[in-house]
Amino acid sequence: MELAVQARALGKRYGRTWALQDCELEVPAGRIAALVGPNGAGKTTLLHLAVGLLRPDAGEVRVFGRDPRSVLPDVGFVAQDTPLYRDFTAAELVTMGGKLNRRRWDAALARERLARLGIPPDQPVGKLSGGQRAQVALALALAKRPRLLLLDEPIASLDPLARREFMQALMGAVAESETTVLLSSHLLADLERSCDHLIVLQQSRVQLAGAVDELLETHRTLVGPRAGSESIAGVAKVVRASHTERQSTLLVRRGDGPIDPLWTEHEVTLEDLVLAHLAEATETPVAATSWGVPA
Ligand SMILES: Nc1ncnc2c1ncn2[C@@H]1O[C@H](COP(=O)(O)OP(=O)(O)OP(=O)(O)O)[C@@H](O)[C@H]1O
Repeated sequence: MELAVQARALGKRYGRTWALQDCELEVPAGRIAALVGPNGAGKTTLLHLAVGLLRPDAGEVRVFGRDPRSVLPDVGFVAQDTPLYRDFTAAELVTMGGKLNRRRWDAALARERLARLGIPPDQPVGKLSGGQRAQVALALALAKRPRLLLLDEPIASLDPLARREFMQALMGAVAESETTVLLSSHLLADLERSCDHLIVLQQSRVQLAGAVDELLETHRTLVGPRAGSESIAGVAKVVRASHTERQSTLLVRRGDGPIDPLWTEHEVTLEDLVLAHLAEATETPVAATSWGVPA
């Protein structure tokens, strides 16, 4: 299995604060991987390490087995605020991209995509809406025909229809050219339809990672009589529990064998899974303690 991104004990700190710590990660080639986690979890830091904009303070990150800076021609990156030269038109940016990426540049792909989305070719991109600018940035990144595409919150500024279109275009790009995508986002429902790999970051650490179908298969929501701390047959771990007076609802990781029939089993959604794992890790909100407020 070829790995597009691999991190081993990867860490990055700003001053004395670790933005990313002990990060162990493997993104197999050909996947659309979602990088999720609360604000400040370390998503942008991880993407910047993978594209060589930052150097690790601990461990290492490899892209297709190599130092990120040595594979830049094969990597497309769209930063969080979609920085584009605002005085240039979209058409000029497509032409400029061709001059900067002489090895491989599919200008026709970018033009066709921007035309289909109704993006005016002759207006400075600074005068386009935030969502339109995000579409221009994606079209330019796809024109590079990258083996790995890193996107930092690409759909945050898009309307629901544009979000769906954007994710479908990504899936198309992956299917056509075997591009691997690693994208950060807070919009879990949009990711569920299109991402096949998940990485959850929380407070600078990887909280959960793996193939989405395996993660969904190995987790269940159980509803049953109010539970104490006793173990349940067929359950390896209770990730999150909530209780009413008579009933408990548990999000669990399955173990070996069937689950105790006393419990009703339900499949989990990606959103259930992520929120349960994030809640599990947030016992003491860091911000509250450092504000001098009781947690
Ligand atoms: N240039 C910097 N200088 C100092 N601290 C930084 C810097 N960039 C990020 N950090 C800190 O590193 C941590 C991780 O930040 P990062 O931007 O990677 O998080 P994120 O998950 O991308 O957040 P968001 O969802 O808000 O974009 C945060 O605590 C942040 O305050």
